[in-house]
Amino acid sequence: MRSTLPRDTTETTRPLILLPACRKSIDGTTSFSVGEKYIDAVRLAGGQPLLVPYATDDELDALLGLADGVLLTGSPSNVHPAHYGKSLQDPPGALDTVRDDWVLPFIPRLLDKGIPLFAICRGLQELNVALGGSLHHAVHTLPGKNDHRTRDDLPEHTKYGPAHVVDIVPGALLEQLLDATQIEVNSLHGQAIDRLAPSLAVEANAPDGVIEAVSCPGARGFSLAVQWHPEWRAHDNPHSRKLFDAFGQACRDYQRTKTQTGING
Ligand SMILES: N[C@@H](CCC(=O)NCCCC(=O)O)C(=O)O
Repeated sequence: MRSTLPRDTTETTRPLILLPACRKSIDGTTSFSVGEKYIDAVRLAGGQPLLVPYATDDELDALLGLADGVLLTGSPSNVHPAHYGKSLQDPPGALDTVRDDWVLPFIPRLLDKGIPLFAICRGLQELNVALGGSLHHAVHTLPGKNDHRTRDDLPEHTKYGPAHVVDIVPGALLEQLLDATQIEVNSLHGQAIDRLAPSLAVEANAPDGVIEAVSCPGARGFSLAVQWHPEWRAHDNPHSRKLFDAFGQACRDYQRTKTQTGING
């Protein structure tokens, strides 16, 4: 559902929130795209979305100077296992090595600057790999683990509907944001965190032990990553609204600090 933007001309400039795009073939043409639900959720958070197709190493500084926040979206593509010391499995699944190659080095740099980060699904997996962790290639094949995937042939409202609960770690950031210790979430992922990156903290787990949310307590700014999809109809989900409200406020705070102290780049 498109959010309607206030047209108040006195509105202050919205914080600029970068969304790295996915490289995929659309009608036979190689394209870079971001799902509309992520863009709508950034607007719901009060941000100005800025889609980034990809960036070369020498462009990262300029992007870091522009960003008041970064949203790492989900994607059907998997992070290439070479980034965490594993080999491609059979079947390898979809890959997006262009996104891997610039987002993985971008993540530690944006965290170092204190730029707020909200990561979703593949975005959580990128965060874990970027900071030295690893992934399970196919969680549903592991003993004692459930199948966290969904079926592509299902209607969208079913695919993104409630799939399982997550237990929230008492006292962690997520519990403070949601004031809840257990919530229902959707689930559209075949991979999951295996080795947790040393600088990440678990925020929530699924009943089968799969890590469903993490944060980076040592980061200077807001950092939260979730394996589920809060951007799906975020406007109608009170838990999702709290997450995007918190992310949006962190981005406004960063924007104001950047303006006041002249931080740029
Ligand atoms: N490929 C990874 C990540 C899965 C993921 O991000 N799913 C969402 C795709 C569609 C959307 O953006 O809503 C895995 O399988 O674990």
